Parts: sequence; C-alpha cells; structure tokens
Amino acid sequence: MAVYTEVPDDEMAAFVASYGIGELLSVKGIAEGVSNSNFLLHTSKAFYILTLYEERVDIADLPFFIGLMEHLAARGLICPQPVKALNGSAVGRLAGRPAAIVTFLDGLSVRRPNVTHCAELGRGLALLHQAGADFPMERANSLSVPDWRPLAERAGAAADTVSPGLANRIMAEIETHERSWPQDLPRGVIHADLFPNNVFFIKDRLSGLIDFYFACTDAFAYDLAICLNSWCFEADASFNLTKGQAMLAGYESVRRLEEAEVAALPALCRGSALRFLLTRLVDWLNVPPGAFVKPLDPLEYDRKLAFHQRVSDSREYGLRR
Ligand SMILES: Nc1ncnc2c1ncn2[C@@H]1O[C@H](COP(=O)(O)OP(=O)(O)O)[C@@H](O)[C@H]1O
Ligand SMILES: N[C@@H](CCOP(=O)(O)O)C(=O)O
Repeated sequence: MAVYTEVPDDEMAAFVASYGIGELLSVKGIAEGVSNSNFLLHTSKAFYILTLYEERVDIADLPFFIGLMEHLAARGLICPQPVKALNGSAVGRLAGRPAAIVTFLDGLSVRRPNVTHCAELGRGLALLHQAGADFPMERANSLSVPDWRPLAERAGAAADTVSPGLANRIMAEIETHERSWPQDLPRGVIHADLFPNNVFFIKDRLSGLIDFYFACTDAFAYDLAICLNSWCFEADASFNLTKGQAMLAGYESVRRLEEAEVAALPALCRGSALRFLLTRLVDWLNVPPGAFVKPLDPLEYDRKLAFHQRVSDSREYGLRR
C-alpha cells in the first residue's frame, strides 16, 4: 500500500479544479503500489488516478514517462493517458511533490497468474516493445548493473539481519555481473517493472498496462527476464516451466528472440532477480516513519536468484530451441 504524502482537502480540491475534469466527488488513497502516492479520484465526469511522485522518481524523467504513455496510446496500446491541466501542463505540484492525473483503466490485476495470463503477458510485452520502437526519447536504466553496488552499500551489514550471509551473497553476485553482463543486445523502450500488479485483465484477456515509472531504454530481453521472474514462479519458489513456455511463446508470436538474446537469458534473469532483491532490501530497511506502505519481501528474490544461479541453458525457462 502506498500513500507517503498526505494532501490537505483544500489543496486537493484546488488542484483538481485546475484540470477542468468536473466536480470532485470523492478521493481515496490507493492501498497498492510501493513507489509513489496514488489516489483514486471520482469527479462528476469520470474516474482518474492522481499520482504524487515520491523519492525514487527523478522529476527530470517525467517528460519521458508522460511522453511515453502518450506515444504508446497513440499506437493502440492500452495504458493510462496523462490529463493536461487547463494551463496545458501534464505535470503540476501538490503538497510539495510533482503530481499528475491520468485516466483510469478498467480491468483487474491477477494475484496468481495462470498459463493463459502468462501467454497474454508475453504477447503484450512484445507489442509494447514494438509500439515503443519509434519513441524518440531515451532514458538510461537507473537500476542496472552500475547502480547495484551503491544499493548494496546502502543496505550494508544490515542485510544480514534479514538473512544471515545475505550481504556477502549480494556482493559476490554483483561482482559476477560487473564482469560479464551481456552487451549489445537488441534494445529500445522497456517497461522494466511489468509485474502482475501492473497488468490488467478482463476475462483472461490483457486489457491494459500501467505504472511506466521505471520505463527506460535497455535490452528487450531484460524486460522478458523481469517478467519471467515476476510471473512464472510459484509460492514455493519453484519455476513453473509451463508458464515460462507460455510467456516465451506469446512473446515470440510477435517478436522472435535473436540467438544472442536466447544465450543471454540466464544471466538477465539472474541480474533482474538481484535488482529486485536489492531495491526491496533497501526499502525493507528504510520504511519512512508514518508512511502508509507495506514493504515487499526481499527474500522472495533471494530464493529466485538461487534458482537462476543453477540455470545454464535458456531451455530451462521454457524456450523450445
Ligand atoms: N490508470 C490506472 N487505472 C486504474 N487503476 C490504476 C491506474 N494507475 C494505478 N492504478 C491503481 O493504483 C495502484 C498503484 O499504482 P502503481 O502505478 O502500481 O503505483 P506505484 O507507482 O507505487 O507503483 C495499482 O495497483 C492500481 O490498483
Ligand atoms: N515491482 C517491484 C516494486 C515496484 O512497485 P510498484 O508499486 O512501482 O509496482 C517489486 O515487486 O519489488
């Protein structure tokens, strides 16, 4: 759940009035998400999502995120549309934070994705990669290999209070990736956080994608690795090969992976597990006092990482070649 910033009623009313989106009927803090503060707005015209961008979002990146959502929607992808205020701006300020209002998407996210969901997601991910191909802006991934060591240092020895030996395990893993991270893979716009909570379905059909605030320019196959991690493991940390097969086949029904991407998949899965282990660990150790947020379990990704460390061939994720 995430509401880090409380907004006084009069400021909220004045902010919404500056958009000309009707009379404000109700505002509810949203209990999902961990990165930003989100509110569901109900006005006399429609429902909207109000986001206050918190610490992890760099204001300088907002034009990329806003421009990307507009670009993808113009190419037929269903994603939130930034609403412009009466002064023409898509980003304003509220309660001391940058803030934006986007359209509300119908659909439900699934807590336990099944094989059909994984296939739909694979296809949707490839369509996102295609739709972003001619997006003119670039944004470096701010949570890639060079950023992992500073995160580990931020957690420091306290990592061992979460699991004995974790600090050393993390450092050894970082050193591996610093030496041998796959280079020169096909790249473009990736979502970089397409977990089940950021994907909506209506009757098992993918109906929309949200939360583009980690989107960046990076390897397409890294995005796939993030999705294999977040969609295809069971609660006991076992990898579900059938789900992996469905996701990869769904992806390749739109965009065939190149041989270099196939070869790189084990390293990318391993690296993306480490990335989420690290951000979750730092968040776990640094919950802001008074925040309405439930930090996510870092050790889920420690267990996934242990699985990837034993993988040597992409067929173990369900690739059939
Ligand atoms: N455009 C949208 N339409 C409908 N619901 C949304 C939309 N954007 C966010 N939500 C809801 O708000 C929750 C948190 O949003 P999210 O973008 O994941 O937050 P965070 O930025 O913290 O990751 C989502 O899980 C979803 O329930
Ligand atoms: N998906 C990440 C957390 C990022 O959360 P979101 O609220 O921005 O989707 C994780 O699971 O660690």
